[in-house]
Amino acid sequence: MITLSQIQQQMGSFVLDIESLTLHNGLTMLVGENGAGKTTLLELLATVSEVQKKGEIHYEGKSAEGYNLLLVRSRMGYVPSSMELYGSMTVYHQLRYFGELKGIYDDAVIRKLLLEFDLENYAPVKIRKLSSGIVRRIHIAQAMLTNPRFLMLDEPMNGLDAGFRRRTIAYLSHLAQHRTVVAASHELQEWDRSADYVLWLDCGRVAFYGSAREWIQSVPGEVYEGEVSDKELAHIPEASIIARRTNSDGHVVRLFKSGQLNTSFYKVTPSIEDAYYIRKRLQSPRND
Ligand SMILES: Nc1ncnc2c1ncn2[C@@H]1O[C@H](COP(=O)(O)OP(=O)(O)OP(=O)(O)O)[C@@H](O)[C@H]1O
Repeated sequence: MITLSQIQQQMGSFVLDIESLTLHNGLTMLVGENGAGKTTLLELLATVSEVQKKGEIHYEGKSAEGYNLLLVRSRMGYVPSSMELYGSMTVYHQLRYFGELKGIYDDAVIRKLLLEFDLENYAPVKIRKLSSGIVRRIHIAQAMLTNPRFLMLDEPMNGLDAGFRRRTIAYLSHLAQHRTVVAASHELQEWDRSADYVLWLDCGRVAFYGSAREWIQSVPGEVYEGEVSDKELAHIPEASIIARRTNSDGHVVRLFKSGQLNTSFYKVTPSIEDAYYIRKRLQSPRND
């Protein structure tokens, strides 16, 4: 559990403004549009940047000040949106090197991570020869070296292929049973059924924090899906369409509405992404 109070983090003209927030153990999806403050928050939580003014962050009751800062950092895993690795090192040596910087000298830890992140075959390969997806796996693996109690991830899925994305989400979801895990992502669909909590940052403020179930249930209106012709599609207000794809028979449309629909639409369970989309639409002037 991590608690934040009186955070007023100024970055140029931007301010991350959080009066009070308690992040529970579990997997929290951090959502918000570009520039909403997700990275600013993750860097603060990961102790990469210092808390400004009179703001405070407590990690399981302990503030990250003085000697405690070392303690918090030893229990913190951080995956930034990008990070430099050493091109001339092999995957094994890179992880070993990161481990040694963090005081981990046990080879079994490195071997376990190579296994967990499907990197064994790459262990003797130099970093400069790797694809961006494999490099991303190393970014995530290095954050796990200390078996951290707190894990902050900034767009962890960037560059990962579909199979490994699924596997990583399952891995994080499992880890989060006894840890505070916060992951920022713009790809909301794939976290459905794995996220325990949703934290929505809007222009530097917390617009929502609660369970994923609450996030979905508290959305006004319902979500429907159905197949329509070109003509029918033309009569559906653009602002209510969440997603559409065209097939040989017409268009499969996903939309939100507060009342019954006349056509052959059927009600579906909203996803985390639907709920985000609806909230954004309801606060946008385009919703008329
Ligand atoms: N070092 C800095 N100096 C000045 N402004 C900054 C600095 N770092 C961040 N900002 C500003 O703070 C705001 C929030 O940025 P942040 O990177 O936290 O957003 P984000 O939600 O992570 O965005 P994205 O989804 O694009 O990654 C932006 O307006 C950004 O320009």
